[in-house]
Amino acid sequence: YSLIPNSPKWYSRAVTYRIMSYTPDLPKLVVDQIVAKALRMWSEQIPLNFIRVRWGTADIMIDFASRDHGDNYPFDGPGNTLAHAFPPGPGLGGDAHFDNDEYWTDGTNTGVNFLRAATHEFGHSLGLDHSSVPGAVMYPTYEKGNPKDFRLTEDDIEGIQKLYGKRNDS
Ligand SMILES: CC(C)C[C@H](CS(C)(=N)=N)C(=O)N[C@H]1Cc2cn(c3ccccc23)CCCCCCNC1=O
Ligand SMILES: [Ca+2]
Ligand SMILES: [Zn+2]
Ligand SMILES: [Zn+2]
Repeated sequence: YSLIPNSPKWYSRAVTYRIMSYTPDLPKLVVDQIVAKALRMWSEQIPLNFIRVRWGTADIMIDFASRDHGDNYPFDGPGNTLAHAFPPGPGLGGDAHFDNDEYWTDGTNTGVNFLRAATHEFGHSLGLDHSSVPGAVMYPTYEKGNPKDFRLTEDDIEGIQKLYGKRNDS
């Protein structure tokens, strides 16, 4: 695993998120459920909870967008870069953007698996950089893999706990 230089992290135990827009590829409810699951995969390992808000500004603002979408990182059409997310901090910090020119899927083996990509992006939103361990969620490239047995690897867990400590639900 690797942390982002000077290890930006969230200092509050409750981090808010808001889903600002959706993809036409999946039902809204499914997007809501996958976002919650991707966030829970990380929060299970650390003393930090995610709270969904429906309006106003959240720490993690989630958007589907294509091409130029108001930050200095325009998307590139189908394929290539699938999504990006900003390290913890104010404003854009923590925000996660998904390229609307991808075909976002859930559980099928076509298109881009949204759970896998979202879990990767939220790793960045929490302060993780890329891992050199093939198969790690934080590996730089998207691997199809079997959606059935998708989970954080030891490397991902080590990295996030290095940054936030272990969750000790006694
Ligand atoms: C891990 C993701 C969820 C998020 C990362 C982006 S980020 C910022 N969040 N780390 C991502 O999109 N990685 C590219 C990396 C990449 C692979 N190639 C590329 C060709 C051009 C541009 C980028 C790539 C080769 C061709 C395959 C293109 C489709 C798959 N794309 C990727 O794996
Ligand atoms: Ca793209
Ligand atoms: Zn963006
Ligand atoms: Zn990445």
